[in-house]
Amino acid sequence: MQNSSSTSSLGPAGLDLSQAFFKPICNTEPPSPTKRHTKISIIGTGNVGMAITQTILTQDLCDEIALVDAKPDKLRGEMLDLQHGAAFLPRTKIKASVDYDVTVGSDLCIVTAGARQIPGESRLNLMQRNLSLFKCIIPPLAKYSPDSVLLIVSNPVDVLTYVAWKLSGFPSNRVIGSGTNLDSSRFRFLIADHLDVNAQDVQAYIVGEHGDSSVALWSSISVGGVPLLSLLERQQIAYEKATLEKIHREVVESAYEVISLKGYTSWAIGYSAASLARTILRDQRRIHPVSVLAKGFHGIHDGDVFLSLPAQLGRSGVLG
Ligand SMILES: NC(=O)C1=CN([C@@H]2O[C@H](COP(=O)(O)OP(=O)(O)OC[C@H]3O[C@@H](n4cnc5c(N)ncnc54)[C@H](O)[C@@H]3O)[C@@H](O)[C@H]2O)C=CC1
Ligand SMILES: CC(=O)C(=O)O
Repeated sequence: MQNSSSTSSLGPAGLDLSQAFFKPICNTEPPSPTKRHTKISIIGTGNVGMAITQTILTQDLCDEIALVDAKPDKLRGEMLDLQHGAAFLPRTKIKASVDYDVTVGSDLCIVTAGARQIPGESRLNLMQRNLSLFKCIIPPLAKYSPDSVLLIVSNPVDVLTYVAWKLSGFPSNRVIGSGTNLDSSRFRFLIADHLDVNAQDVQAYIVGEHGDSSVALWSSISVGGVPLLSLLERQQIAYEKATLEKIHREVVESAYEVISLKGYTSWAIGYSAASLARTILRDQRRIHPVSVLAKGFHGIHDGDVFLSLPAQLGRSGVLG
């Protein structure tokens, strides 16, 4: 017997379409009316910007992505190439423009624009070139998305995160550098590879500068919850400490090696930045080693600097 609610499912030929294959039969919960539209803007559609965009798209982290670059043809080409994959992707709308109004209302702005190192060149050498670009990039981002979180990736990332903080006028909790999230991932991979375990079971942090003077927190290393150093000390495996130091040197040299081999680094920073986007937009409150304001730092230069420390992140950036 037909009940009243399924009467409207009868097709023109009297077929009961309520039984047809396209009727949703599971997971029928309607979308929550309070679910926010989430938008990420990515500035710079070079190797790094596109690796981040691609990872964000495949991980379904937002409803809309706005791309900005100074080269209109390259920008439109990248946008079209991604849009043509829409049938295989969850749902994200992709827009692109050389004008910053396309970024309006972003929740997260990721800045990857700028010069990159040539083989053997230090990140710090990029400072002057990228500082002048930031003066054109950060003010319009802050204007169009005054409530967003800024995630800086361009190098030298710690100094440019400080610059972005000053140029944006944002509170420091909403200005973050990708910092040593990438170095820590390299560290975890190399330790895992050495011990032949899964990198996800290795907890380890690199802090300080994303670059040549980074610091390995030896005491933070644990594998499957077992603190590695105390285990080595108990077993008096001194040579392992030398191995760990060698691993840290490899971390520092990683970018130089990849750049000398393929010209740039892209995939690992793509995963690294997407992991930060996920934590921030989904308010996951996870702890990442990222470049944050270290107020009143006492070092070679006393004062406010940005450097990487383990920080808890969520919807409002660095959680207090
Ligand atoms: N923090 C980290 O862990 C990492 C940082 N990087 C840094 O990311 C930056 C980008 O590297 P790649 O993508 O390999 O370089 P790339 O040369 O492939 O791309 C840079 C893009 O920036 C665009 N651009 C230049 N000026 C611009 C402006 N005023 N406005 C908008 N777009 C502009 C260029 O047109 C180009 O498409 C470099 O500074 C690099 O050192 C790279 C890897 C890891
Ligand atoms: C280029 C760079 O900063 C990196 O791959 O670590």
